Formats: sequence, structure tokens, C-alpha cells
Amino acid sequence: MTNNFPQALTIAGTDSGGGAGIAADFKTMQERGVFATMVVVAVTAQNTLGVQDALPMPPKLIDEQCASLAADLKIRACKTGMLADPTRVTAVVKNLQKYDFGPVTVDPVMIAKGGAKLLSDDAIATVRDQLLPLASLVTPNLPEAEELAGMKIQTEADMITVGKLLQGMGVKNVLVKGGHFASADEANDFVLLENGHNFWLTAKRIPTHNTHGTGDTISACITAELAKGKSMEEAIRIGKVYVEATIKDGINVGHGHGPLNHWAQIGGDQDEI
Ligand SMILES: Nc1ncnc2c1ncn2[C@@H]1O[C@H](COP(=O)(O)OP(=O)(O)OP(=O)(O)O)[C@@H](O)[C@H]1O
Ligand SMILES: Cc1ncc(CO)c(N)n1
Repeated sequence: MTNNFPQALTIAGTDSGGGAGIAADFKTMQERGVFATMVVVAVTAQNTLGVQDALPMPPKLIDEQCASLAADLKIRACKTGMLADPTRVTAVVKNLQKYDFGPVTVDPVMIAKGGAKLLSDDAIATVRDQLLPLASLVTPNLPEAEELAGMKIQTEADMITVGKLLQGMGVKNVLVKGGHFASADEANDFVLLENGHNFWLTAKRIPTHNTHGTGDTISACITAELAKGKSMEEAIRIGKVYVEATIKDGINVGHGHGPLNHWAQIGGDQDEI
């Protein structure tokens, strides 16, 4: 029996509201034609208004979920999302060292849109020192890039500087997401590739509050494209087009920062799976 259908993995937290975390990752991977699998690191009680509660999983259960996948599936690419605290970060690192789940995209999730902490302050150094060296790609938003690189970002030139600092820490490829530039009428991201090619992904800022799960969605789309065998540059470019479409063709769910429209079609041969 063959086991060759593209399979991808998200190692992250759940969102009961269905808009972010593992829910966003699954919807994205499904829409991009990849079989999605999960390792649950934390469970959150969450909706579009915020995070009401969270419970991290015992490290043993993280180990067991990884062992179950490694024993049966052929994961071609994986991503990490909410990792909660140093104990869970260390557990995930150990498993990524033990098993080959393909290229690792690290979305260094720290704070939810409503302000809740999804990573404790004392875990930031663990992410930087233990997880980043295993990453093929890191996808920080501006506050996360500031924390990891230890510098403030006020201009697009600062995004380039921070990207270079992160690459200097040993991450092969870096995507610095500009979604948090509050005043700008553009949502531009900066990409630094392992081969030295650096470029901007430019987009018009779409005026909407429904941006819950944008970071999860772009990193999950990149992971799905890598699982299908796309190059890092192609995967990142498709990720940007897909996340933009999911924001632009928005849906209204809930009363706060609503979720994205993961059914959005991006056309062209980018939809071929
Ligand atoms: N209003 C918007 N219009 C167009 N693109 C956007 C908008 N907001 C975010 N983006 C894009 O979405 C992607 C995710 O960026 P963002 O910086 O919002 O991630 P994030 O903060 O990690 O998201 P989240 O924490 O909700 O998962 C980036 O490509 C960014 O440019
Ligand atoms: C579980 C979870 N992961 C990630 C995010 C960030 O979008 C969130 N709000 N919740």
C-alpha cells in the first residue's frame, strides 16, 4: 500500500471559536489539497472576542501524539503555533529532533489579537535558543520579531534589519509580517531567503476587523505548499496570495475580530494540487 498523498502537520493550540490555531491550520491545509494532521499542545476556550481560558497538555501526551504520527504517517512538512510555556517548547523541540516531519515552519505565536498571552515571557528565550535552530522558516509578526531580535521596529527599514538579525541567529529563511503596521495603508511583508535572495511581498491593507488567524493561515499555507514539494519562495508567495484572498472575501462570524474565509479561491495554477 502506498502512503504518498501529501501530509502536513501542525503542532499548536486549539481555538474553540474555529478561527485561529489548529482550526485555521486545518482549514488552510484542507483547502490547499494537503492531508492535515495535528499535535495538540494546548487547548483554549476562545472566541472572536478573546481568550477566556487555556490549558497546556502534559508533555507525555505531546510525545505520544508525535510517536503516533511517526509510527504511521509520512509527514512532509510541519509548522508550530501556540506553544504555551518553556516545558511545552522543550517537549516539541525534543520531538522535532527525534522524528523527521520535514521542513519546520515556526510561527512564533506570542499574543492573541485580543491581548491574551499564548506564550509565557520565560519561554521566549527557549523558542529563540532551542526551536529557531531547527526551523527552515520563521514567520514573526512585528511584536514577535521585536521580542526575538531585541529591537524596536518603527519603519520598513527596521523590518529588514530585524530579518537579518533573525537570519544571523541561524534560521535559514525569514518572513517578517507587516500586518501590525497600524497606520499604513499597505500590509507589506519582508522575506529573506537562505540563498541570499531578499524581497518584499506587497499588498493593499484591507479595511476590516476580521483578521483573526491571519498569521496561522499564512504559515499553514506555506507548510501545505512545502508538503506538496513547492520551493520555499513559491510556498511563501502562494501563502501571501492565499491569506490576502481569505481576508478580502471576508465572512462575518462572531462579534469581535472575526475569522477569515478559508474557502477563498486564488485562481490560476496556484489552485492546482
Ligand atoms: N488588513 C489586512 N489587509 C491585508 N493583509 C493583511 C491585513 N492584516 C494582515 N495582513 C497580512 O496577513 C498576514 C499575517 O500578518 P499578521 O502580521 O497580521 O500576522 P499575525 O499577527 O501573526 O496574525 P494572528 O496573530 O491573527 O494569527 C501578513 O501577510 C499580513 O501582511
Ligand atoms: C490557539 C491559538 N493559536 C494561535 C492564535 C493566534 O492567531 C490564537 N489566537 N489562538
